[in-house]
Amino acid sequence: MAIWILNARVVDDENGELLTKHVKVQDGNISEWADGSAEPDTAGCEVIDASGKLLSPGFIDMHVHLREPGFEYKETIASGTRSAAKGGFTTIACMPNTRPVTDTPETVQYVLDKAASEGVVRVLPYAAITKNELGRELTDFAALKEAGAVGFTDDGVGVQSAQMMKDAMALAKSMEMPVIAHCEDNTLVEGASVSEGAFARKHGLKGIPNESEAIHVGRDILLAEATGVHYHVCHVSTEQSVRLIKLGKSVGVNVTAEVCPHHLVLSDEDIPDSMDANWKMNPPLRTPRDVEACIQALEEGTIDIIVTDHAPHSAEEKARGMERAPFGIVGFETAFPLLYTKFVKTGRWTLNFLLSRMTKDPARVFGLASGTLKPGAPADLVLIDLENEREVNPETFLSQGRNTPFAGWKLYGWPALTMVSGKVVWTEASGIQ
Ligand SMILES: NC(=O)N[C@@H](CC(=O)O)C(=O)O
Ligand SMILES: [Zn+2]
Ligand SMILES: [Zn+2]
Repeated sequence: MAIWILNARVVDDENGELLTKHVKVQDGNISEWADGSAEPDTAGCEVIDASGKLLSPGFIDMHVHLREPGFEYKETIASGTRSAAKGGFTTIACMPNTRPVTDTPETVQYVLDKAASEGVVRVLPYAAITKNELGRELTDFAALKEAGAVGFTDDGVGVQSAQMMKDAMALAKSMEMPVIAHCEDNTLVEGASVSEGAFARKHGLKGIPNESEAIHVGRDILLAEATGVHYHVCHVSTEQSVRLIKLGKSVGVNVTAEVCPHHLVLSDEDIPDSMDANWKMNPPLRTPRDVEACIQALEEGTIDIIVTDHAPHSAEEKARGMERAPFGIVGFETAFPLLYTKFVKTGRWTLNFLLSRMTKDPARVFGLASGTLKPGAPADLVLIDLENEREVNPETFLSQGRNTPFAGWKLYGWPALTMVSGKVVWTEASGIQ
């Protein structure tokens, strides 16, 4: 049955104004738009009243951890995609640092099959660059692409050997696939859990220096120039990385980059003295100067897109303290409210800017058909309540992970309904459909 979504608020592409519109969804796609003043014929159609709600293309998150197979105690494809839907995400690309590592066509197929049978949003699997992410031997790129992998990455660890990375890039280029890099030089970070900065000094902790990230960014941009591959930098967190990406872009290297909400709203100076490991993630929270550099890089287009790096861990793991707990925080269910409240409500960004960086920009960078609500596009969309303030309560997360530093934050911009391919998958009123 066709669906009419009536009286939605949409951002005008040209001047950024909010307009009232009706939109028809048919056969899983956007079929027709009507002005708010019109009265569309809804006979025989299902009707969704979107009065007062913002309508956006569903968010696209090109960096997430769903933990399945192997770490189902942290998250599953079922729980992770439900959490994504609640956060307004309709397409998510999952990292291969599972157990086994997603380094064979069989494991890619396993993820795709699970996503089809138990997932509620679109799942795009990445495959590993090296077998078991050990950095020693390349995986079978052709077979992994054939199985449905959308890119190659050893996220969780940096590829330490420049020759290995160059070989990976040359091979990926030959099949027009992107290489997505977690940038980290192990020799500079051993045993460190937080950034080099005020917090590390105060607590006498070894710090992770900015160069550990930026050295890989610089190296890889040179290798991307030599090989011509599409090279995408994961979770940029330093001023130095920003500088190098800007330089790479300026000389025509095919480099793109992503940044996470936590690296835009938190610095190491915000970490509580309690040493709560919900503030521990990789890359770590950096200095306020790095935070500002990342914000400006996103604003000027040096950084292309926003991703969550949703990285759930169990409560027991996160209770081990700052030095022993694993790196990572969950992200789906706070991403949009955080950025809307901190950057749009404060007047620094337009709503259009934020939505673009979470929808049409990731679609452009990774060549996806979604990220737009033009007629003919998949009906992947989210309705958002911009009016009501609510507190972040990890107990209500659909993710199995509760590891967030944002508990208790009062935010605006909460999703109310998420639709994937014309099907309502989650609503604020009734939960998962
Ligand atoms: N970001 C993190 O802090 N952790 C990620 C790994 C990663 O993204 O590098 C994880 O898998 O837990
Ligand atoms: Zn990473
Ligand atoms: Zn990650």
